[in-house]
Amino acid sequence: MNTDNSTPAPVSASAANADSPALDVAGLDCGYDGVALLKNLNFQVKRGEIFFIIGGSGCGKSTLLRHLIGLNPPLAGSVKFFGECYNEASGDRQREMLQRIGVLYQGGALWSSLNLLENVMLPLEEYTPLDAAERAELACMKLAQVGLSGYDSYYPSEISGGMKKRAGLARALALDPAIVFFDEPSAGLDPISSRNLDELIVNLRDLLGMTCVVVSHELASIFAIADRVIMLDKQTKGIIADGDPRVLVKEGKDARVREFLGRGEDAKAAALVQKQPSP
Ligand SMILES: Nc1ncnc2c1ncn2[C@@H]1O[C@H](COP(=O)(O)OP(=O)(O)OP(=O)(O)O)[C@@H](O)[C@H]1O
Repeated sequence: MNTDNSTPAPVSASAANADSPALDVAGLDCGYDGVALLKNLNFQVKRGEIFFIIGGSGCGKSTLLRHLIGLNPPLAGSVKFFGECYNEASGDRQREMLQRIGVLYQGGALWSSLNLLENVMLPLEEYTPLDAAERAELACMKLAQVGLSGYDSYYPSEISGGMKKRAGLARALALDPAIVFFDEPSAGLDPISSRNLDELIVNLRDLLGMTCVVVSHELASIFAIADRVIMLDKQTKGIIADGDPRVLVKEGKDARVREFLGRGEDAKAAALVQKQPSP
C-alpha cells in the first residue's frame, strides 16, 4: 500500500513507464447485462490532460465512466491506467490502483451525518496508517486546497451546492490521486459557481499535475477548460469525434459534432437558409 500522501505518484511504480498514457482504453464494449451500449471504444488520455467525454442525453457517458473507474467490468476490451490493466490486476492490486483514482460524483456524495473534515478524513482512515491528528491535518489541507478553509465543522446540509462539490473534490484528492474523474461537475450549479469550479479544476491540474477526465455536456465548461474531447453517439454506439473542441466546432467532419458544440447553430442556420425565398 502506498502511504505517501504528499506526492502524486503513478498508479504503479513498476508497471508505469514514462511514456504510457494516464488512461488507455482499447476495444472497450460497455453496457449492462451483456448488452453493449457502446462498442469498440479506443482512446487514450495524456498525463495532465483535461479530457471531456461529451454527447447527447442517454448516449452512455455515465455508463462509460462506470466502466472506466472499475464499477462495471468491460463486456470486452481493456482499461489501462499508466500502462497497467485494471481488469487483469488481482483484487489486492485493484484496491491499490483505486487509491490513485479520485472520483467526484454528481452531488459530491458526502455523508450527511459527518462534517466536512470527517468526510475528507474517511479515505485516509481506510487507506493509510496515519493517526487521527495527522488525518485531520491532511484533511484540513485538502479543504484549503479547494477554497474551504474554515468550513471543517460544517455539515453538508449547511453549505451550498458549489461548496458541496468542492468538499467532494477535497475528498477525491485526499489520497493524492494521479487521475480524477468528474461526473457532470456543473450539474445543479449556477453559472458563476460552475465557472469557479472550472477554474479550480484547472488550478489543481496545474499545481498537482493530475489528469482530469470529465463527463459533461456543459458547453461553457467544455470551451473554457477542455484540452480535448471525445463525443459519443448513441446510434453508432461509438466515438464520432476526438480532438480540441475549439477546432471541432468549426472543422469537425461530422455535422452532429459541429451542431452539438455550436449549440445547434448549424441546424438553425440551415433552416433559415431553406426558408429564404428563392431569388
Ligand atoms: N444500471 C443500468 N442498467 C441498465 N441500463 C442502464 C443502467 N444505467 C443506465 N442505463 C441505460 O443506459 C443508457 C445510457 O445511460 P447513461 O446514463 O450512461 O447516459 P448519459 O449519456 O450519461 O445520459 P445523461 O446525459 O442523460 O446523464 C440509458 O438508456 C439508460 O437507461
